[in-house]
Amino acid sequence: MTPLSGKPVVTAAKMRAAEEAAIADGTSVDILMARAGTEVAQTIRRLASGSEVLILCGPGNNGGDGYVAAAALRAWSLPVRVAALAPPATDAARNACAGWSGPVETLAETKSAPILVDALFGTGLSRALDPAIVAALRRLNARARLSIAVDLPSGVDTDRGVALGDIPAADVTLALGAPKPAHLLYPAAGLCGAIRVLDIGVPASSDVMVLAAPDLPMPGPDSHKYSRGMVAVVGGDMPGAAELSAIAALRAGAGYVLLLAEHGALQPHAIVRKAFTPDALTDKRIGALIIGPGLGRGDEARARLDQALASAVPLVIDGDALHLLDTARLDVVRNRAVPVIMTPHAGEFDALFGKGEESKIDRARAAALRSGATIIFKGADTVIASPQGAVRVAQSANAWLSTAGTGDVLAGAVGAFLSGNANIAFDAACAGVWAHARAARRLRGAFIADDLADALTAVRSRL
Ligand SMILES: NC(=O)C1=CN([C@@H]2O[C@H](COP(=O)(O)OP(=O)(O)OC[C@H]3O[C@@H](n4cnc5c(N)ncnc54)[C@H](OP(=O)(O)O)[C@@H]3O)[C@@H](O)[C@H]2O)[C@@H](O)CC1
Ligand SMILES: Nc1ncnc2c1ncn2[C@@H]1O[C@H](COP(=O)(O)OP(=O)(O)O)[C@@H](O)[C@H]1O
Ligand SMILES: [K+]
Repeated sequence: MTPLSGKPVVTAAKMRAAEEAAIADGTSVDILMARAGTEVAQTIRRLASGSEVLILCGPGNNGGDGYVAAAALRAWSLPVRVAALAPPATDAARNACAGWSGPVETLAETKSAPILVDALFGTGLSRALDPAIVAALRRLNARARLSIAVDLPSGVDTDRGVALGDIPAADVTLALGAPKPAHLLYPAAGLCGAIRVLDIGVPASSDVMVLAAPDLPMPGPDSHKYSRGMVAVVGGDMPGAAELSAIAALRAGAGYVLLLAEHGALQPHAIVRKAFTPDALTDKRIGALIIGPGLGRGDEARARLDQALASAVPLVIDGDALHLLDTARLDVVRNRAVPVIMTPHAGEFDALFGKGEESKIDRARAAALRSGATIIFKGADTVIASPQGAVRVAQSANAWLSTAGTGDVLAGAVGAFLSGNANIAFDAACAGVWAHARAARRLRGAFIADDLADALTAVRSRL
């Protein structure tokens, strides 16, 4: 069992291809299933602590894993029953079923047990679950003390991260070989409970990975405020939002933060304040310019956005500035010689790039390709996509982030990392999302955006 951080995120097709490659290399599907089922059984044994286990087996190889696990638990003299939805339909599942020497009950009639193991469907789910299956799952799930899903909770679409039916949530999901999009993307991720990846000896790779801790540079004897990165924040109608971005940029490690605003608070004194003028954007020391938090949507806001787009400074475009990006301005973004990072939440994303049925990963990747910008598609399952096709998916940090101003803090953190090294905008975006999430996790319970910005200091200093 290993944590998700840094793992490749593998679609159903990629997982099948990895499985086929392993088979072509001489490892039979029966051996793969034996490994998967045995790993599953070992985890169940630890979690069940002697309580009776009921394993629900489907017709495919997910069900096959279930039969192997049942046989292993029985061989260890642990109490285990099996209920099947239908007879096994693949050779490997038939062989696995033959290895189970106990009775096979029916899903409709089986009695509940304290430990429920769902091995009905995994990556092979092809359509919505029959309501009778959902009803049986819900009944058994409600009476179980602990429910464990093998690979995926049955009924979730592996790649899109949606549920095909009103299925119950598992307490633990054992991802076989690699996490799949559904383990990270909501709403499916919310049905997985705690996720553990089990190694089944099938190497999988992907340009989509779970966001991992970045390697953050620390200041040394040669550092000075400008070498640490200078961030400018363009102010506008709502001073508080730009202030939050400016504070977050400082606390995330920028050496110098310039707030280009006509009015606002006086503290912290470490922020340098000046009225906005187009000339201010020509300062060559500015490593990143944040525009959008509290900008407003009037003529002055539009003019400031156009001046920012025309400047030679790397940009973080957030909030109101995203609303002002029409097709012509998106063309300007695409043709810019210096990087742009955009940070839309779902509403802003739909307005900019259109709604879609594809997965959040695919939508973010397509938006990055189309705009030439690094996209941070926010939410509990934030997805970061580069125009070159690299994608990182962040695990949910803390639902208390759903409060006004936390997006302004994210823009500030991203700006700080971009100002330090604008060559790799994607890395800056990843570092910003990671630091923001880590700060939110440190705060644990409820907090406000100001607390979140302050918490970045400890995250940045690796406390
Ligand atoms: N990848 C690896 O390396 C390894 C993978 N392994 C395991 O294999 C799993 C994938 O197995 P899989 O491909 O056989 O698919 P699975 O999820 O069992 O379901 C397919 C069956 O369900 C049926 N069916 C589908 N939807 C349905 C519905 N709504 N309602 C009713 N029926 C429905 C479908 O029938 P059909 O669509 O053809 O009608 C077919 O019979 C994977 O998750 C992992 O656990 C390990 O064993 C070894 C290493
Ligand atoms: N339920 C949630 N769980 C985890 N993170 C969330 C949740 N809701 C929002 N967030 C995060 O909080 C931030 C909110 O940003 P945004 O919607 O732009 O808010 P604002 O514009 O008020 O600052 C984003 O980083 C988003 O990923
Ligand atoms: K399952």
